[in-house]
Amino acid sequence: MIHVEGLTKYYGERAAIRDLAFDIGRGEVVGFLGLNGAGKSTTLRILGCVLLPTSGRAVVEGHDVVANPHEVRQRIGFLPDTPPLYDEMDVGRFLAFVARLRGVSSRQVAARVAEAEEKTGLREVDSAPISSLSHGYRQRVGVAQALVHRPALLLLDEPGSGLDPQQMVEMRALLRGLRGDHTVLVSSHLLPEISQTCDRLLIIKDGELAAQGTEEELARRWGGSGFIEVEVRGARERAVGVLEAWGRVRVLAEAHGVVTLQVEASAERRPQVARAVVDAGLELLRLDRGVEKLESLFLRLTRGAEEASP
Ligand SMILES: Nc1ncnc2c1ncn2[C@@H]1O[C@H](COP(=O)(O)OP(=O)(O)OP(=O)(O)O)[C@@H](O)[C@H]1O
Repeated sequence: MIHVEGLTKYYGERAAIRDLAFDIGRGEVVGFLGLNGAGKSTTLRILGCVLLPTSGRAVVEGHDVVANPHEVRQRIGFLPDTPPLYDEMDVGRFLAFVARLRGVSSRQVAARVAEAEEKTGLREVDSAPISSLSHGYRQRVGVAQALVHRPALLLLDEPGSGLDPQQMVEMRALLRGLRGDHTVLVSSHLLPEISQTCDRLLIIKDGELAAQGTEEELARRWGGSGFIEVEVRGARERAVGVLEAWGRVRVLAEAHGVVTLQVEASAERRPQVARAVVDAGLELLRLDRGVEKLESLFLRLTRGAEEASP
């Protein structure tokens, strides 16, 4: 669906993105994650044919964004970082206007607008002026204008930007609802927004791809070896004392007499740690390789290890 290779964009002397390469298959919902200024918007704008790359290639369904932008535009829906909304128009009228602009035949416009409003939860505000909407609803209109012509590919630049927690929950549900009908590339600097909605993550740092894979793959590849999780019955202090011989210890949970601890030690050490726990007379319920939480993994991949210690 998307093929990107060697994609580079310079603003003057400065490279906003450098040598990006990735593929996205049809139907995938992919999260594009990076801190502010990492290069997400630049990449999405190139895929959305509103910005030319300095070098490299980006291909959408076989069409090159530089050589065939017209073909590409027919297949994509784009929500830029600032949604292009006309404040003085009603929601329904605005979506109808966008649908016509994108080549939907007049016969089909009403049905497409209804469909887009249904998907984005805008039914009840169909005749409200856009200027009267809350930020959460405005973001939804931004998503609706991107999908009203039923594009195969949706490029969404920070649809969760500025949303409060409740609006964020609703936006996540909206994004989940797009699965099946569209291939989606959605950017964010907010990990929870992405980790719960996407099949796969592309992590960008300083304009370069730092990592890609499913949440599980990333955790295994980048963070799987540094922790051991231990569950024992009772005796919290004694458990901490025993584990401290192997590394820094954190108590993760304590409930119904069961203590869950995490020790910063290589997973290779599991047999020795298990023996030490049992030898200390503790009742060992579970011991396994701890998987680093995506949050700290993300910080490590985007900022560097020293800033992301728990
Ligand atoms: N028009 C421009 N002229 C000069 N530099 C730019 C321009 N647009 C972006 N940049 C720079 O390019 C880099 C990447 O910006 P980009 O907007 O792609 O990042 P981003 O990951 O989308 O971040 P944000 O979430 O803040 O938009 C940043 O250092 C930014 O300052």
